Amino acid sequence: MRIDVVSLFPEEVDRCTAFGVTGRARERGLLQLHGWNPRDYADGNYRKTDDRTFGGGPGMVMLVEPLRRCLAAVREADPAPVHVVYLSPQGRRLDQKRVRELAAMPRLVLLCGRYEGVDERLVQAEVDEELSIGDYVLSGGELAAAIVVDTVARLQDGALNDAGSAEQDSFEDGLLDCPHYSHPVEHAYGVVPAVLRSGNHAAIARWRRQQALVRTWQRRPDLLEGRELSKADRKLLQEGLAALER
Ligand SMILES: Nc1nonc1C(=O)NCc1ccc(Cl)cc1
Repeated sequence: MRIDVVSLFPEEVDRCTAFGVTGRARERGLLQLHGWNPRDYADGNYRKTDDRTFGGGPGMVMLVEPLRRCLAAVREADPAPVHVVYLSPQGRRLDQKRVRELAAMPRLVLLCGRYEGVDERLVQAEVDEELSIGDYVLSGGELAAAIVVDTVARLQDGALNDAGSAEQDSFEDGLLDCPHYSHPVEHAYGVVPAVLRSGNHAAIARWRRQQALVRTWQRRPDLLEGRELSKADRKLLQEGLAALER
C-alpha cells in the first residue's frame, strides 16, 4: 500500500510511524510512505502557502493553489488511483471498520491542514473523504494522519506475526479487548486467573469472550447499541454480570 502525506511538516508523520510494527511494515515494503510539502509548490520568495481569511476574523487559511499543484504532483507520482482523505474535526469519526476499508485500498493521500483551515474550494474539488480522529482540536492534521498510517499499516499482510493477527481479530468484532496477563502467576498486585493457565482452550476462549462482553457493557455500552448479540453472547454477558454481583 502506498500512502502520500501532504503537509507543511511531512517529517512529523514520518517520525511518528518509523518505529515498531509500523516501522517494520515500512522497512518490509508492506507500506510505502511519501511526504510532500505544499511549500515546494508555492510562488514568490516567501513561498506563501497561507493567507488571511476572507470575511475577517483571526487566523490564516491554507491557499488553494499550492495545494492543487502539490496534489497534481502526488497523483502523477504513481498510476494507482488515489483516495484523498482530509484530516479535520469536521470529518466523519474514524473507527476500525473504516480503517479496514482504508487498509484495503492501493493508495491513500492524507491531506494535513494547519492554521484555521484549508480553502473550501480545494476541499470540494480534491477531497474524497474528511475524517476525524476525535472531537478535539489538534494544531494540525499530522498527528491524525500518523494515526491513520499506524492503523492501516498494522493491517497489511505480514505486518503482524500470526499471534498478533489472531489478537487483533478478537478486537475487530466491535467489542473492547479482554484483559491480558503474563508472568509472574502470583504478584502483590494479584494472581493470574486460573482459567488462563488451565490449558483448556475452549474455556479460555469463553472466558476471554465473556470478559470482552462485560467490559464493553460496562465501559462502552454505545458499542452494543443497535447490535443483535447472539444467544450465546447474551448468556455469557448475563453470567458475567451476575458474577460481578456475587
Ligand atoms: N480532531 C482531528 N481529527 O482529525 N484532524 C483533527 C484535527 O484536530 N486537526 C487539526 C487541524 C485540521 C485542519 C486544519 Cl486546516 C488545522 C488543524
